[in-house]
Amino acid sequence: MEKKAIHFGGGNIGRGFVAEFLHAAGFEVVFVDVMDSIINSLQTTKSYQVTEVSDEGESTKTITNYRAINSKTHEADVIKEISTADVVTCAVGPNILKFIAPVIAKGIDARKGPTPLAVIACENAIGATDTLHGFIKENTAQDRLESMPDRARFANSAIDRIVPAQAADSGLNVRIEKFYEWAVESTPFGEHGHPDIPAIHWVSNLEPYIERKLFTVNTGHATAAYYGYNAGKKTIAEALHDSRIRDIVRAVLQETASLIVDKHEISAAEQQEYVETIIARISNHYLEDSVERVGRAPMRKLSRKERFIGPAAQLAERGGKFESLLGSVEMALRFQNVEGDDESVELAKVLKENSPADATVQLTGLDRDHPLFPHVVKVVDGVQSEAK
Ligand SMILES: NC(=O)C1=CN([C@@H]2O[C@H](COP(=O)(O)OP(=O)(O)OC[C@H]3O[C@@H](n4cnc5c(N)ncnc54)[C@H](O)[C@@H]3O)[C@@H](O)[C@H]2O)C=CC1
Ligand SMILES: O=P(O)(O)OC[C@H]1O[C@](O)(CO)[C@@H](O)[C@@H]1O
Repeated sequence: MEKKAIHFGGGNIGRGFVAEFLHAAGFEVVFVDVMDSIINSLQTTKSYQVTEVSDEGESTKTITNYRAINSKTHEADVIKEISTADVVTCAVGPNILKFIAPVIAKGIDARKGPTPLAVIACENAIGATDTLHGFIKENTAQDRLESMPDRARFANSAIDRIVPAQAADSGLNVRIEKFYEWAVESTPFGEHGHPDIPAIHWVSNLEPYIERKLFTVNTGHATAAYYGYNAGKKTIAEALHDSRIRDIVRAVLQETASLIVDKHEISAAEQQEYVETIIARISNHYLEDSVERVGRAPMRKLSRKERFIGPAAQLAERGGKFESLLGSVEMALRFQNVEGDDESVELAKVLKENSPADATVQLTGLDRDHPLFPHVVKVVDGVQSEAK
């Protein structure tokens, strides 16, 4: 019986990362999305290309053996597919997980086979699969919760690959960086064993991987984006070719490195090598990655467990240095009213309508007695004063 994976989110990461590696592992991929244009294209196009880009040049792979279902109009079909699938993955955005949970819950509830479904959320967020699992439990009958592990197991993941916004005439094809990392927890599968997906690095403890990735790759990437945006740069590469911004990115990643080295068994030398790799990756001209894409959704990126407040709060609790991270927060606070970015409009509203302390609580989720709180209030106050 052919292995089948249901993937929610036929976007850049869905088509260009997750589906590429599920296809390579011999899975039939069933895309689920709510965007008619993507579903229609996937249903009428029997293959698409993934072009991997690096300093060594380009290589192209052809993806086939996939189908697509619009979960807005064909929910029953999605439920049926999940009830007989081996794997469910998603790359929809952390704030969308609550919307895909109900249909996944119904699909899991309808399963009868001996092997539980493997559920792996592929999002830029710590514990994204746990978050999805929570929403799925909320959409499951009380008397079915205890037996749910017989029908599904949930594994957190850390995915890292840069997929910029694609050129308008790309169709389904995706231009993506060659580098990738995909670490997934192996422990939740227990006696059943994890699915056979060669691209995945299976680990028993994911925390070091996801914190290192989020607080190095995403923190550095978003710092470059926000400083670049405020300096009028168009792309991340352009921002990093400005030595002032590059030095700032390095200073921020020195702060997060001190936390990562202190917290996880990662040596300072190993972390420095990882930092150099990231700076080289995001300086890559080939990707044409815009500052607006990488800075998108500033409210999410300023939130409590995310790429700035997450490490800065831990550093403040440990008596560590976090001044450079505060600079990134300041630049993110200035990412207001950006065309097409609803959260940047909401950010401007929160800053306009609240006191510095109330805005800080709303935006960062910090407790008022947290050691980082007064430092962020000062930054928020400074940004608010500029607008007056
Ligand atoms: N683009 C990148 O370089 C990377 C992105 N990520 C993460 O992957 C996730 C997706 O990112 P992208 O692919 O860049 O975004 P994207 O916007 O290209 O794709 C998201 C897809 O989810 C779909 N979607 C929205 N609501 C849905 C729903 N209710 N049901 C099914 N599908 C729905 C959208 O229609 C879209 O096709 C995000 O969490 C992002 O942080 C992680 C690593 C790298
Ligand atoms: O996808 P998010 O969480 O908006 O973050 C933006 C960018 O961060 C990265 O995951 C890595 O920095 C990008 O590839 C991603 O698109």
